[in-house]
Order: sequence, then C-alpha cells, then structure tokens
Amino acid sequence: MLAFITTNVTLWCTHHNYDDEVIAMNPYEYALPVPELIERYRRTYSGAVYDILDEMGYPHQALATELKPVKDHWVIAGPAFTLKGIPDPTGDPSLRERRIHMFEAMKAAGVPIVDVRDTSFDNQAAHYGEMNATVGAANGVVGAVVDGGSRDTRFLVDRDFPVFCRYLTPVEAVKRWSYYDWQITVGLRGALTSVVPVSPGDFILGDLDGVVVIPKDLTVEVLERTEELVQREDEVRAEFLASPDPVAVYRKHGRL
Ligand SMILES: O=C([O-])CC(=O)C(=O)O
Ligand SMILES: [Mg+2]
Repeated sequence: MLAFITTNVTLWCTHHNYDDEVIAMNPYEYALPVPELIERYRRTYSGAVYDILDEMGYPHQALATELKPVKDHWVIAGPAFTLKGIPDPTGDPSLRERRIHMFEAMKAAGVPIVDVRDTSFDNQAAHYGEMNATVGAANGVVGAVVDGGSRDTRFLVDRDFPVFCRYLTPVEAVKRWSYYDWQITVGLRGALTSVVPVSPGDFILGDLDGVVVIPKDLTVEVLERTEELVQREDEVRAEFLASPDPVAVYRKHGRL
C-alpha cells in the first residue's frame, strides 16, 4: 500500500514538474533579445552560419536548394513560427476560422517571427501570398519560408516582404491544401537529408544561397561564432584586395 502511494506521489510530482517546465519553456526566450538576434544575424550570411553549424557537428541544417528568395536581395532572419498543412481536396470549411486562430497564435508569440511552412510536400498550390503576408505582418511576421508555392508576388515585392519558396503559381490553395496544425515540430525538405526538422523558436537565416535552421538552444553560440568567422573572412577579403599575390593570401589563410 505504501509503495502504491509513493509511486502515485512520484508520478504526480513528475507530472507537476513537467507542467511547470512546459510553462517555463517559452520558445522565444533566448539569452539575447530577439530584435538584437535578428539584427546581428542579418549582418552575417548563410554560408558562414552553415560552416559554424557544420564545425559544431550539425551539418544537416540547410534546407533544399530549391528553396530560394523570390527576390535575390531578400534576407530573412528570425525565430520560427511553424505551420503544417496537408493536401485537402474537399475544401475545409473551417479553414478561414482556423486561420484566424493561427494569426492569434502568431501575435501571442510576442516577438518578430518567421512563418515556416511544411506543406507535406505539396507541389501544386500557392501556400502563401498577399493575405498571409499582410495579416501576418500585422501580427509580427517578418517573412516566410515555404516548402512549396507562393503567389500575389507583385504585392509581396511592392511591400518588400521576404518570401522564400520553391515556386510561384497562381493556383489557389483552397480545395487543394489546408492548415493542419501550427507550433509543432515540422519538416521541410533538406539539402543533405530528406527533411530538416524545425521547431518553434529554432532560428532561421535565409539569403540568396538558401536557408539554414539553427537549433534554438544554439542560437546565441552560433551567432557569436559566426560573427567571429565573418570578421576573420572580412580581414582575408581585405588582404585579397590589397595583395598582388592572391595565392600567397590563400596559402596564409586557407579559406574564404
Ligand atoms: O490564401 C492563400 O493561402 C494564399 C494567398 O493567396 C494569400 O495568402 O493571399
Ligand atoms: Mg492571395
């Protein structure tokens, strides 16, 4: 009997602690404020971040090469807000209402976020567009990474709202694809693996080379190490410019 009670007490405590932990685990809490992380990451580049992740034993954090900015100069940086959608040929009548709940969840994040969309490998519809960008931006979204399609491109370009996707298409998502859930771990197609998992709070950096996903707990360390690397590379760049003998510069540094 005593053993039974003890076990139950232990279970209850564990559960209680777990609840506390869930409450304490705000996916958008980092050792540095999010706006500062965004500003500093934007000054780096995806290749340098990739090199640091690779060096730290995380070589599989680059998204598939097809995922590119719609405009070459667009850069995206920020913590992930994740969404998973699934093919839906019937036309989900609750889609509009659920979208509103999703926008509310974006606002509740309380920090600038990147809208990251796992489409379940749909290759037909536009999973993003002007409406998502307009309402998203009003709720903290600073850009989108979509493992699928986007449309309304002229309006996205006019407002200089960075979208990274696989293709552009006029094809509407309704009756083809619908929202399944958000703020769960999702999977976007990877450069070196079939998918790269993305959880809420993982940090995203994208530029013309592509998109890298920095695991949340490494966000600050990767930033600091990347900044050091960028500084070293800047010095090497300056030496290349100043030197009449680029091979000698390369021999000295061995990288750029
Ligand atoms: O409605 C969608 O899913 C895509 C779109 O056109 C928009 O966001 O404006
Ligand atoms: Mg639209």
